[in-house]
Amino acid sequence: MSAVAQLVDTSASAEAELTDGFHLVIDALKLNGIETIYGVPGIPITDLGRMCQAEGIRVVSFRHEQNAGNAAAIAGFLTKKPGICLTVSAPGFLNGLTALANATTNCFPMILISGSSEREIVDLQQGDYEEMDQLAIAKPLCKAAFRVLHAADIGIGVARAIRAAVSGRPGGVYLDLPAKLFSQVMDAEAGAKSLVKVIDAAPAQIPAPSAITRALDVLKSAKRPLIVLGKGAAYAQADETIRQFVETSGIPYVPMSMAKGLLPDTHPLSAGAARSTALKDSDVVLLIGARLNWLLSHGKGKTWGEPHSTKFIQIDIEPREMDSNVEIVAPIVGDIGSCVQALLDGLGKASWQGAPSDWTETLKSKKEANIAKMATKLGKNSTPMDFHSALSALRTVIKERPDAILVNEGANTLDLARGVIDMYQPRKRLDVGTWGVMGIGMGFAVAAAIETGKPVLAVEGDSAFGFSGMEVETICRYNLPVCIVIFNNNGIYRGTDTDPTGRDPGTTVFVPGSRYDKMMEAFGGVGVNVTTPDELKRAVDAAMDSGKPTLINAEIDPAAGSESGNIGSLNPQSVVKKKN
Ligand SMILES: CC(C)(COP(=O)(O)OP(=O)(O)OC[C@H]1O[C@@H](n2cnc3c(N)ncnc32)[C@H](O)[C@@H]1OP(=O)(O)O)[C@@H](O)C(=O)NCCC(=O)NCCSC(=O)C(=O)O
Repeated sequence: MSAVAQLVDTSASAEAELTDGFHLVIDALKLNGIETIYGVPGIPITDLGRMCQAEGIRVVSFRHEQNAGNAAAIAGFLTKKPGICLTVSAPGFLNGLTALANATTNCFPMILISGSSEREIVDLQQGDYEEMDQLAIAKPLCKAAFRVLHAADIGIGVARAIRAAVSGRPGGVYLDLPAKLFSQVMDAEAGAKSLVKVIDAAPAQIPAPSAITRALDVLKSAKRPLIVLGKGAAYAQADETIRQFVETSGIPYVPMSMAKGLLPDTHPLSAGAARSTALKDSDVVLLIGARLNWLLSHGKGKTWGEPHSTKFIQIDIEPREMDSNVEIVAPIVGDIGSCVQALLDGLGKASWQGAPSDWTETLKSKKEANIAKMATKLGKNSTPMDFHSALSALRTVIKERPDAILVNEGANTLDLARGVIDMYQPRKRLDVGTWGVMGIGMGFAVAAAIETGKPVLAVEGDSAFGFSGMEVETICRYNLPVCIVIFNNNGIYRGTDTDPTGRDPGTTVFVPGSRYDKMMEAFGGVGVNVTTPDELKRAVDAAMDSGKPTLINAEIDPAAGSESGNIGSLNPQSVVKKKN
């Protein structure tokens, strides 16, 4: 159904078919296959949301823009289409901006559409309602930013935003729509003609044959080759090509957190459980959609076994990624599917012998030793629960339900879940990503349920949950199959810190014995409090079977947990002792 408005043009005394900014925005989004919008209603976009809904676009209204933005961002990751977040001006826009910046950092395609105040007043700084130069503020925090001033340009504006979000390296895009634009009227036929359907928004980028030959030559020279799969590889949806390349080459691989499950973590070539050894001792590393940022120790130092030098081959769609931290001896610029396919085609021609068996055996025995060590911790069944005993229950849940989506954030809750919970399918693990940001939980959970229709298990530290916790109301309102498990140890890292002066609670502790499950009950969802791994497993199974919104408060020993999980070394500590 067309969103053309039937209005009467009194000046022409004849009835003319007209459209306006509202309808043109909706038509432009629909023309480009946008089916869902995440947002928070308010001035000046309240009617836009209502009208989108009336026109068949699903509009998911949140309680805070940051969560709506995170939902849009992860929708982009899961679907390769830009996730749309709709916010009001100034404060709403700023609330959404954190998610936009995070999406850009993580290379998730997303468009933040914000209403804004009148240009004439903003530019003269005359104090309009929610006055702010949003375009200027958004620009440095996203991949591209556009403002549309005339209804006739809405089609082009939306098209530019879509193409910018998904082409090349994906990222966040800001689209500024001033309030006045929505009520601008134009001839409906001319309006329809002004719309643009984006053709081939993310075209394949084929790598140069010479880059493939160079990379294969380097790989052939390797004695201890390794593949690192990043979330870019998961985003690419080239799952079968990547699996074939790994298996044909016989090269062990380490998945980054959100690449877990691209091949099952139980795959014989997975070296995830021998991560340190694999990174330290490898001599040639093929990075597929993984950047040499802090999560990979910038490609240097002890992690990479310096002084021995590692040779890096890197596949990335962004040429400037190459040599960003260390020399890349064989850069392959292109989209991941095309690049890995070209490497796979080249393997046969390169008379590939497979990875040397002494290397694969070394990793295998290290992996087996680590798995055995972990099995001891998982089997402890301690009371009160520690992280491992609680996670062992959730590990079984995902093993039994491999198509469920795992959302995960926290410090210890994140770090330990990453190792303990094996993933079996691509794009099933969604977490804090490149920034290690807290607050993605409920936004990711909502979008994962909506975009995939699969059950979602959100494993949350009690602190992490607090950043988006109000969205349990959203989860109940839309009746989503989301089961939230809160690892409640009464604080950030742990719940035992104190104020040395005795005046206040310690800076990292929360109300002891909080019952987060009661929050869920307040909105009609199911709330459960559990104290043992068996109770936890039963409660999660019941939630997954029923599909009812559920929050399980899992009581964890307040003394369990360590500072900053396993990235505590990044936390500066004062060396100055204060004299009394
Ligand atoms: C930087 C990292 C990529 C690297 O961590 P590492 O500790 O080196 O690796 P992993 O966590 O993958 O693995 C830890 C160890 O477990 C082993 N391992 C992994 N999987 C398994 C299984 N299945 N079985 C047995 N052992 C396993 C792995 O080989 C390592 O052992 P060895 O091989 O023997 O070493 C990761 O820590 C990470 O993604 N961190 C992000 C953290 C984050 O963003 N936190 C939020 C911050 S906010 C916050 O908390 C704050 O502000 O404070």
